[in-house]
Amino acid sequence: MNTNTWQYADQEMALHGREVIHTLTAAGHEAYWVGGCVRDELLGRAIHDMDLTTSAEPEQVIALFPHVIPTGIQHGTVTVMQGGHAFEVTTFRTESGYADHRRPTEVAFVKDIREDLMRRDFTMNAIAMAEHGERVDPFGGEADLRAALVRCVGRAEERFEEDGLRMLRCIRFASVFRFRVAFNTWKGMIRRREGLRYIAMERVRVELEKMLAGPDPLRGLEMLGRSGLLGCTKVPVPWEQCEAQALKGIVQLQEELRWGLLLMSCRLTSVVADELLRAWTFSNAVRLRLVHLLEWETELIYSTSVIAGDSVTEESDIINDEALRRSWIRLLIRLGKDTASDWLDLYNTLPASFRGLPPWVEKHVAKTAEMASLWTKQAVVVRIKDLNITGNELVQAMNRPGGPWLGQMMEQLLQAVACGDIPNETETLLQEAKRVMSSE
Ligand SMILES: Nc1ccn([C@@H]2O[C@H](COP(=O)(O)OP(=O)(O)OP(=O)(O)O)[C@@H](O)[C@H]2O)c(=O)n1
Repeated sequence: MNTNTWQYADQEMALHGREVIHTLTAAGHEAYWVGGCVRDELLGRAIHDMDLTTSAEPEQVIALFPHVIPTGIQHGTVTVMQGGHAFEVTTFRTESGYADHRRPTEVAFVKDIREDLMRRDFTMNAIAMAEHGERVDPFGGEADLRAALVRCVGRAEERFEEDGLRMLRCIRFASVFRFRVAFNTWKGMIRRREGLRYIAMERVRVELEKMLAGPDPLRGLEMLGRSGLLGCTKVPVPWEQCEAQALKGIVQLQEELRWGLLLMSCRLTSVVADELLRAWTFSNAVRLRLVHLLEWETELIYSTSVIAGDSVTEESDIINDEALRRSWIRLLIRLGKDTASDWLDLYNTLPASFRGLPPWVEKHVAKTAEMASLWTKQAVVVRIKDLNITGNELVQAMNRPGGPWLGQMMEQLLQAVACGDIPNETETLLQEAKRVMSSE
């Protein structure tokens, strides 16, 4: 790497980062790029942000730049805004007194970059790079990158004791980069794994998300299982129950759906999954997306079994297709087309052997896959707001004040349109409403 070779970073960001380093060094301080950005450049991975470290103390940094945000001044970190980019600039520091396994109670500024690098988690994250590309790499980080090895700086047990999250970072890096974990690092992790109990579930989830989103999540899952780390999280992550064969196609799935596959392969009900997703601090949007997916799966199998079971004896081929189609449409109305298409994506990755359903149910579930595929492409009306009639129009036409009847009527009309019994036309919808009313 030479001066102009931030090959994997946004060039403008790299240029402004260099300006910040230059300003600091011109004022007589030392300054380097450090951590993830240097590691990712050496690995040839895209870089999204650049952290800097300097011998200058926060007040000195503030004095040198017009736009500085004091983001974490007591820990030596300020954010320098340069050319529209934000750079976290942290004073060389040591940390001590990790009484809670996650945060240092004492931070001391130091003058030697090596001392700063010594407090960092892994050798590959403890490489600093100066303005013209010269590297400070006292722990052999580059050699470990070449050897595809995650190795702690110094004694692994100490690094993991300081911050329990580092154990998940270790597995995440090994999984995402397809690296091995150095023997002593692995041993230290096993010894310190109970420390994970102190880590907030939100931080744990973020690490698991990064791991799952990577190119080889099964590798990470295998390591999580083997290390026993999953048994040590604050909130249970019951992935040991996963049926491994169900996960084979996981990389084909979009990131959030990978969580859905995990939940499904653990055979969790939507109610239990809902509780877990809340405790794992997922946003409501993601949680509902996944819960709907599981509900879809359960309801689909349930309604198929019931209808198939009502109309046929086991293993018979005759089934009431129309009753099934109607029950699936009800499901589509309740859970939405997005759920149908999510479920379809997931279903397509599952090996038939996973499901363990009687073949006569399996066959009909497979048929819903075809249907779901059609529904997601066609303009099937499944939302009340897509009906060609409004509540107001109904109230006027019926000459009746609004009330619970109105919602029920709209639902009924939607069901009829979605099933293809009547067209979605205002006049027909009004007639149908009148017919229903008079027959009540
Ligand atoms: N628990 C942690 C977290 C971070 N670091 C150090 O702080 C740097 C920056 O951390 P962060 O931005 O959280 O992660 P990155 O290593 O940059 O990697 P990623 O962005 O992929 O999470 C790391 O490289 C590492 O040197 C550490 O020692 N211990």
